[in-house]
Amino acid sequence: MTDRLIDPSIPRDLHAFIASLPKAELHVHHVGSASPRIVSELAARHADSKVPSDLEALADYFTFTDFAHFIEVYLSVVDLIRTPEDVRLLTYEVARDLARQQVRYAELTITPFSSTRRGIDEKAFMEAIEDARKAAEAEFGTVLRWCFDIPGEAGLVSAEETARLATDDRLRPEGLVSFGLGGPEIGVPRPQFKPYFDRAIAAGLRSVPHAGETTGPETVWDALTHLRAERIGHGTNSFQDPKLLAHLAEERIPLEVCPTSNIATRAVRTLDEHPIKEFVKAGIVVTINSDDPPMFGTDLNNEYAVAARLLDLDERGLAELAKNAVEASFLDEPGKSRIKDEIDTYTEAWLAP
Ligand SMILES: Nc1ncnc2c1ncn2[C@@H]1O[C@H](CCC(=O)c2cccc(C(=O)O)c2)[C@@H](O)[C@H]1O
Ligand SMILES: [Zn+2]
Repeated sequence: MTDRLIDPSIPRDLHAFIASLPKAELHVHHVGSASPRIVSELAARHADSKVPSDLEALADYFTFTDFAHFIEVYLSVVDLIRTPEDVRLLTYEVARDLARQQVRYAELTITPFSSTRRGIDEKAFMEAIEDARKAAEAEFGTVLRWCFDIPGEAGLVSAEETARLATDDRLRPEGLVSFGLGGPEIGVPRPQFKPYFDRAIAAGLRSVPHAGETTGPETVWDALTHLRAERIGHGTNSFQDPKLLAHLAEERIPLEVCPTSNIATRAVRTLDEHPIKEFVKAGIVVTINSDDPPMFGTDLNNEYAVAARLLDLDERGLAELAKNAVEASFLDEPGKSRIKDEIDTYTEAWLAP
């Protein structure tokens, strides 16, 4: 973690505890994880792009006026990924960054439609991500799994294409575990995606749409009812509906909370106004995630530090939060037990006199 990310209001040794705490990351986007170094390398390679290659200019470029502006900038980075080798490099480097933060397991959200429609061959795309996944697991010990998401605003063509890529046995990558829906929510009603989620679920994939990030609790209800969501991406505005909070708690539907993202995209005004406390109070399973870390000037460790401050957590509280993510993941039971045991052993050793 860089000093820029050290929150002075929480003790330094808690930062150190977080940095070495074994973790799982459930909500992080593939392209949105491209580090400034990778973005600037790709921008320099593709000189026709409007993305700056200078690191300082990049920080400015990643300052967003609202969610629509964020998506516009995001798509300009998508435009930099043009070959299967770009895809492989990005995936492998993202795994390296996760491993450095002691992330043992990550479900990476990938939008294959954005790459195939830009002309990357679909088979070569799948091979690139799988090749990087296997290399990363062997070299860094970080296990990666994929969530393929529909970029909702790109319409039902993108839904059809994403469902096809996720369910065709000749293409579907081994690491694929779930099916999602991302992008803007305003003007993109969730129920229209039901047939595509039905197909994905029938093919054994788990349902993890974004909902309630930029629209209200009714979008979260839609995601639950029509898309049979098993976890909710963000779910931020659920706090406006006490019945929804009770339902999420009772059904043990985890929320993938990404605090800094919500500030960067202006979905929430300030961290102190973030509803994470309400979620915990309501008994909801809260998981902490980073979404598009370099674009939001954060990383998963910093998100845990933010959570420690907002929820007033000590080491044991942070360990419980880390175990929530493992439990809410789509890892098999032996895999979950292994990481949870590692978290417990690490925490007890840290706290031993
Ligand atoms: N916080 C977030 N909340 C929601 N989504 C987020 C977030 N962060 C990253 N995303 C990603 O942004 C993509 C959006 C892509 C999109 O809208 C679009 C529209 C039209 C054409 C094309 C194209 O490729 O041609 C793409 C989503 O699929 C998702 O994976
Ligand atoms: Zn997201």
